[in-house]
This record gives sequence, structure tokens and C-alpha cells, in this order.
Amino acid sequence: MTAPDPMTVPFTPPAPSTPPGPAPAPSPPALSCRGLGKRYGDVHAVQDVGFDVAPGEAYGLLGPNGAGKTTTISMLVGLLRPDSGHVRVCGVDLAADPMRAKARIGYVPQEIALYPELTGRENLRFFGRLFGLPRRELAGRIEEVLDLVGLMGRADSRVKTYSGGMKRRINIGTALLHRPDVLILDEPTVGVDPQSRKAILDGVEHLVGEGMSLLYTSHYMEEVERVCDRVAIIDHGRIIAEGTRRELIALVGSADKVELSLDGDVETALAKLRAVEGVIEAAMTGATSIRLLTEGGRHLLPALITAVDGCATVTATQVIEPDLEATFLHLTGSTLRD
Ligand SMILES: Nc1ncnc2c1ncn2[C@@H]1O[C@H](COP(=O)(O)OP(=O)(O)OP(=O)(O)O)[C@@H](O)[C@H]1O
Repeated sequence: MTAPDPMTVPFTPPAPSTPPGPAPAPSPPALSCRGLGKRYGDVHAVQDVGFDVAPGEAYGLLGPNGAGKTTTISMLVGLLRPDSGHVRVCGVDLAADPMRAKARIGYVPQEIALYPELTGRENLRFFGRLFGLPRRELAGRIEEVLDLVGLMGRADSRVKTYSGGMKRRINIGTALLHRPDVLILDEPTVGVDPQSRKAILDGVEHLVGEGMSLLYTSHYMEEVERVCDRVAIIDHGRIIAEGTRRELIALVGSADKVELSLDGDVETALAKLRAVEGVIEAAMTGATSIRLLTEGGRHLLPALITAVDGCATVTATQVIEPDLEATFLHLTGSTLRD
């Protein structure tokens, strides 16, 4: 057979490395819910709750005790049937295909669900088999998870000898064995010692850094601020605000409050303080105290102290910068720990 004449071989352009066509569809949210509602008799535990957790995002539900966080989570993980609304996990409808949807979730409830007579490692093995993980894969995965939750050193002690925090950490471990896409933690640091609290928060941040999606509920504002990219504030069963920390704080305004205690002629001091650049409002809150709303907060203190020089002396100062706690107070009229 003779080689084809190169001049007569029809020219076929090389195939493009990425075939032209529509751009790939964006991944669905890791967790999505709309219109979730649940009533217990006359109590509207959850009303019209809806949000999305993007793949790799850490999303916080922040609210006081009784706000509806656990009820919401119970519906998201398929433990409680909602009166209304629906849930999707990685695009899979929870009601239509509960097995597939639940397989993508790792859920850590508030109550510790472990066998106290078994060791930490044995508990992990038990739950791993329950999830149907193959024996060979499970052995390696248990070691990874023990390392992740920082319990390698106590893996062979019985769980009944663990502190509350260690039990919580092994509980988190059981939820990670099957490599879920979404980890759901319900108040994971309640009742745990500071060392375990730190281990839990560090571990959670590590997982999110590796790309896991997270739904984190807490009534501890500082934890949610640290761990979560976006936060929903939930109160009386409803989401009343949602956004990044910065967006939520902006709802209240960005001004700082400065409280001054003074000795001397406080009324004259008030007039002088009102004239300082950066002071938005100033008012007496007692015979010897003035509250100011300022742009600049603590940076303005030297100017404020100088301004009253000659008529009063500043004996104490307090600067309150806006944070999620202040936002919560502004939106709900109560503090998170009320
Ligand atoms: N099984 C139930 N029967 C009756 N009322 C319930 C039930 N479960 C929850 N509630 C009520 O629903 C509301 C929301 O409770 P939920 O446990 O979801 O709140 P939470 O924000 O998780 O608080 P906590 O952190 O204290 O668990 C509360 O008023 C609670 O008393």
C-alpha cells in the first residue's frame, strides 16, 4: 500500500483541547433549603427558613437557646419531617431520595451518641461498619480521623473515661468517617473544656480549608465570627438577617460608641466634645458620664481627652466597636445569652 499523497489528504483541523459548547453548569449548593416550617402545637419552632451553603463554604446559624436551630438541623438531616418546605443536599432532594442525600451529610448532634464501654477506636470502627465502609478502607480512615480530631493518644481508652470535650471530638470523628461533603455541627462546643474547644475549632477550620462545606450552629458569637464565612441570625424560628460578618455589622451602622466618665464641669465638657471632629453625637448618660457616637473609636480618645482639658478630667473610658453581638442586640432587642 502506498502512502497517501500529502497534497490529497483532506485537512482535518486538530480537535480543540476543550470542545466548544455551553460553559459547564455551576455546582449546586452543598446544602439548600427553602420555606422550611415546623410547628409543635401552638409553637412555631421554625418558620419559612431558607438558605444556601455553597460548596466549601462555612455557614453559621447564630441564635439564642430556643431560636429553632436544632429543629432546623433536624429537618436538614432528615430526622424530622418538615410541615412545609424542602431540602437539597448537593442537588439531591432529601424527600425524594433520602439515602443518597443523607450519604453526603456528616451530622454531629448536641447529644453524645457513643458506646461508653468501647474505646474511641472501637466506636469509630462500629460506626464505620454501620455506614457500610469496607473493612480495609475503614482501618486507614479511622487512623486519619483520630489524627484529625486529635485523639490518637487516647484512641484505646474506653470512652467512659473521656472528658466531655473528648467525647464530642470522637463524636465529630464518627460523622467524618464516610467523607461527607457537608458537615453539620449543632452547638459542638457546649459543655466542653477549653482545650477540646480549641481542638474542635482548629479541626473544623482545617476541614473547611480542605474544601468541606460546613453548617455550624452556636449561640457563641465569637465562634461563629471565627469559623463562618456567612451567618444567618435566627430568632423565634425565623431568619432575621443573613450575610458576611461585615454585611451584618453594616446593618447596624459602622459608628463606634465611646463612654467617658468625667470629674469636673461635665456640661461644658459635653459642649466641647460635640465640637471634636469625628464625634457624631454626644449625650450625658449620668451626672458624670457621657456617651458619644464616633467615627474613629479608640483612635479619637486622645483628641477627646484634650478637648475637655481645663473643664474636666476623664477618669475612665470604654470603646464599644460594632460586632455581631451588637448587631444581634440591634435586630432582636436582646443579647444572645439572655
Ligand atoms: N419536641 C418538641 N415539642 C414541643 N416543642 C418543641 C420541641 N422541640 C423544640 N420545641 C420548641 O421549639 C422551639 C425551638 O427549639 P430548638 O430546640 O429548635 O431551638 P434551638 O435554637 O436549637 O435551642 P437550643 O440550643 O436550646 O436547642 C423552642 O421554643 C422549643 O421549646
